[in-house]
Amino acid sequence: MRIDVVTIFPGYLAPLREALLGRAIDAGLISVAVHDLRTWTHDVHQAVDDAPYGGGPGMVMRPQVWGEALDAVVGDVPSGEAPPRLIVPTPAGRPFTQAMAHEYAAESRLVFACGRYEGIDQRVIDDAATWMPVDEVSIGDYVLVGGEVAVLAIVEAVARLLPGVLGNPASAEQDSFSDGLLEGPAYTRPETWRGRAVPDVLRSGNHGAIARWRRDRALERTAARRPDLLAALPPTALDRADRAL
Ligand SMILES: N#Cc1c(-c2ccc3ccn(Cc4ccc(CN5CCOCC5)cc4)c3c2)n[nH]c1N
Repeated sequence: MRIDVVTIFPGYLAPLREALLGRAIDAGLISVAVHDLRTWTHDVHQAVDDAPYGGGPGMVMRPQVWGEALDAVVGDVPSGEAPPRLIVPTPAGRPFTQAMAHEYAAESRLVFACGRYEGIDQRVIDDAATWMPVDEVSIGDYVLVGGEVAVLAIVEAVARLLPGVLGNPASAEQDSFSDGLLEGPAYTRPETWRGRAVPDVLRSGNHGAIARWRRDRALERTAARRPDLLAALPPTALDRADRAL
């Protein structure tokens, strides 16, 4: 997968080259190019923002600069080749979900536009949508200062799903949300720590009982913390033992 990120703070994306993602890049599973938006300014101040039409707080990012940047970064898409998907983090975006991470993991190329200030002139998104798929997404119901943190989160969520990136592929297959529930508590050695013992069932070697216990803890936790996920489960998702909990 090829990933391009356009930002006025390229250094913010440095963590993409660390740890698991860094190893995936070194292994050639992913290529990441970070581009400084100011490359496509032509004035001495390298201005990327201006006052909002209609008034209001803050500044808006200028369409000319973004238009030239995306034209250059996306480049000419060879005929017959699918254009990349443009992902634009924004507080007003569609909630980013694990299902979307799987969708994006199937793409051969993703381009991320990191806004700052009060966001990017809407015409940039509208123009881009005439020649590539564009998703305006949000990583949560809280307000950040720009799109870079969201890109780090989205890229990590997507990259870990790519074959060969995770050491243990089963980990992604057993993700939280993959069965619609939050995962339950996890434990490792020592057996007792500060007077707290690991639940006996996990040391019993009875795999059926362990699976049941884990499912029960996942159902309890989901009901307590994300009742919306429980309500969204199809009726067939809960078996008789689940309902007896
Ligand atoms: N993903 C994601 C995000 C972001 C995110 C993503 C991208 C950018 C680019 C600029 N910002 C700052 C910003 C702050 C506030 C506002 C709202 N204003 C709109 C106009 O009225 C006043 C209020 C807009 C933009 C961003 C924030 N925040 N939270 C998420 N889950």
